[in-house]
Formats: sequence, structure tokens, C-alpha cells
Amino acid sequence: MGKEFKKKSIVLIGFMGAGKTTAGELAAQKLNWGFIDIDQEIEKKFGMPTKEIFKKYGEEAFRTYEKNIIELKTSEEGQVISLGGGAFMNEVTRNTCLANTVVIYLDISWDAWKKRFEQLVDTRPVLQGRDLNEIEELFSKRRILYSHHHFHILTDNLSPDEVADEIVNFI
Ligand SMILES: Nc1ncnc2c1ncn2[C@@H]1O[C@H](COP(=O)(O)OP(=O)(O)O)[C@@H](O)[C@H]1O
Ligand SMILES: O=C(O)C1=C[C@@H](OP(=O)(O)O)[C@@H](O)[C@H](O)C1
Ligand SMILES: [Mg+2]
Repeated sequence: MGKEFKKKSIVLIGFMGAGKTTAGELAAQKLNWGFIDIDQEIEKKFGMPTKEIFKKYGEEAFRTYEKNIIELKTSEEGQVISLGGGAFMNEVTRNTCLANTVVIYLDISWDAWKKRFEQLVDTRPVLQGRDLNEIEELFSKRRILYSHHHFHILTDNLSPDEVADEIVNFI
């Protein structure tokens, strides 16, 4: 028997709403790889949406479980793994992903993101109680850490399917 070919997993990073979940699932289908959405894993564990987890258990509990599940899932191969937008702020997570996986940054400009705000505000706990100026500040702060990646896709003028194609072409 020949050696089995194992593929490094892909990790998608970027600000909330950039399309990590949507494009990640499509890319996994195209590659015939597994798909793991870290938020969905956390929601399964807690049995409630992320917004409720933040309310009931607090952000710290969410972040701790998030870090641990990423550690676990990035040890698997041949997976497309969509992170939540805040996960990459954790240094351990960043180092693990950069060392063990192919990190792809789904970038979106602030102008394009603003148009998606209404679509996101009801479900994203981090947006609750923040005005657009505060969100832009968070956007700029996080962007600095997203600069650590292996491949970058500017998604502003791309459909989810086109983003998935870019991911597949890179791999
Ligand atoms: N390339 C895109 N163009 C337009 N809308 C998109 C694109 N990618 C995702 N969306 C939409 O933006 C919202 C957030 O997408 P999602 O995949 O959940 O992002 P993330 O996982 O990065 O938070 C969804 O309503 C989705 O349909
Ligand atoms: O940016 C963040 O801190 C978060 C982003 C969300 O994921 P998406 O980036 O998939 O929206 C989710 O993990 C949670 O609401 C926190
Ligand atoms: Mg997502």
C-alpha cells in the first residue's frame, strides 16, 4: 500500500461578515474536503447561538472554548476551517494556525463592509451596543493581526462562489 496523501487544512480568517462561513463551505465542496465552522462547533457544544452564549456565559467563556476547539480541529488534515472574526486575536490560535495550516485572509474594505452591517447586526454579539465609529475602530485594530496570513483575497467585488474559486485555485 502506498502512503496516503494528507493535505494541510485551510483556515479562513477575516472580519465578521467577510464571508468566511459562506465561501468556506463552498470551497470545501469544490475541493471535496471536510468543512468545519468553528462558531457552529461552539454553538453545538453550548446548544445555543453565539449571541446567547455571550449573554449567558460571557465572552471569556466563549473565547476559551473557541481557542480549545481551534487547537483540536487544526490538528486534522484536509479540512476547510472557518474561524470567527475574533479568534485570530488570540496569540496561541494565531501561532497554531500559521504553523500547522494554510491561513487565508478574506479581506473586505470598510466601505464594502458598511453595506453588510444591517445583515449582520442581529446575530453578531460583538456588534451589540457599538456605533459605526466604534466598529470601524475595531475593524482597523483587527486588520493589523489579520496581516499575518499565507494568502490574501480581497472579496469586495467577488461573489461567494468566486471567493471559493480563488481559495481552490490557490490550493
Ligand atoms: N462575497 C460576498 N458577497 C456578498 N455577500 C456575501 C459574500 N460573502 C458572504 N456574504 C453575505 O454576508 C453575510 C455574512 O457572511 P458569512 O459567511 O456569515 O461571513 P463570516 O463567516 O465571515 O462572518 C451573509 O449574509 C452572506 O450571505
Ligand atoms: O468577530 C468576532 O469577535 C466574532 C465573530 C463571529 O464570527 P464571524 O466572523 O463568522 O461572524 C463569532 O465568532 C462571534 O460572534 C464573535
Ligand atoms: Mg462565520
